[in-house]
Amino acid sequence: MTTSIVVDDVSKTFRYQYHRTLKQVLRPSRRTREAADPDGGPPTDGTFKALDGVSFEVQQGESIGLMGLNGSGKSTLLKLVSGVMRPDEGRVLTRGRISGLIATGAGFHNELTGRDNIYMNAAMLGMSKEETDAKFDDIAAFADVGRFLDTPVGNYSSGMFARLGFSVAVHVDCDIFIADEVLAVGDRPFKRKCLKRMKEIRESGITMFYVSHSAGSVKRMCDRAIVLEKGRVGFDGDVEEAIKFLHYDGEDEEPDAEEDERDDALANDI
Ligand SMILES: Nc1ncnc2c1ncn2[C@@H]1O[C@H](COP(=O)(O)OP(=O)(O)OP(=O)(O)O)[C@@H](O)[C@H]1O
Repeated sequence: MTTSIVVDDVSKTFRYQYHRTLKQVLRPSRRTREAADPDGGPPTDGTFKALDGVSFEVQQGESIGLMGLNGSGKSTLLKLVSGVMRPDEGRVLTRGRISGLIATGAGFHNELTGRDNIYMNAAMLGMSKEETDAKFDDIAAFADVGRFLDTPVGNYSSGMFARLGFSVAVHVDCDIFIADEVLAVGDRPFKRKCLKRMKEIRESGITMFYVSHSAGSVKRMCDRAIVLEKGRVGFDGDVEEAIKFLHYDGEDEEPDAEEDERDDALANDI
């Protein structure tokens, strides 16, 4: 078996960004000092660990669901794996070309048309002009933005933005595919199309790293799940067990049952 991703004792620290007046900086009141800790605890040095000693390995072709409550560090971890961000401690190793959707429309230029942005986005993901030429019609058909293809993306709706970004990402020949909250963007037909395409990607032996709050789609899409808890790996293993683990620990953040049912139905459809 070939190792696809190694995350070795990785930590990432961020700084809280407060906006204070000059007076507050020079003469901080007790209230301002206490505000340095949003949990209301004692004043901190203004930093916190979004990821703390995270380690795991992924084999080529595995499909990993990354789960956890809001703010547990999932997107940060994806950014480290995709190379958009570097860890402060530890190391992240990946094998092969990475594609995927991390921030919808990241790297798009508002003043350029959809067509130009497809070429630019594809180049950023490592595709040559010839490769993009060959796949252009498929990419445009998948995005399905109609006549808007030749208008500046600055005028697109957020859903159209997402369609274009996802469309390029799924047409890149890659070894690792990263998807953050795919089900959160696009309308129902587009979500269905995305899930179908991701299933094909998964079945083609590409390593998949998929962030979702939807237990249903992780169950159908992934063969292993990692649950982050406040920046640490709380669970790593069987998907069903991961879901149980999450329900047990997140009493006040049970996934929305209705939404889960809808996603289940969508995933069943494909
Ligand atoms: N660039 C940044 N600067 C400061 N703090 C950040 C930055 N990026 C993320 N954070 C913080 O790091 C923590 C983890 O964020 P992250 O986006 O990784 O969580 P998540 O698990 O993806 O959350 P969600 O489920 O809400 O998308 C959060 O508290 C967030 O506010």
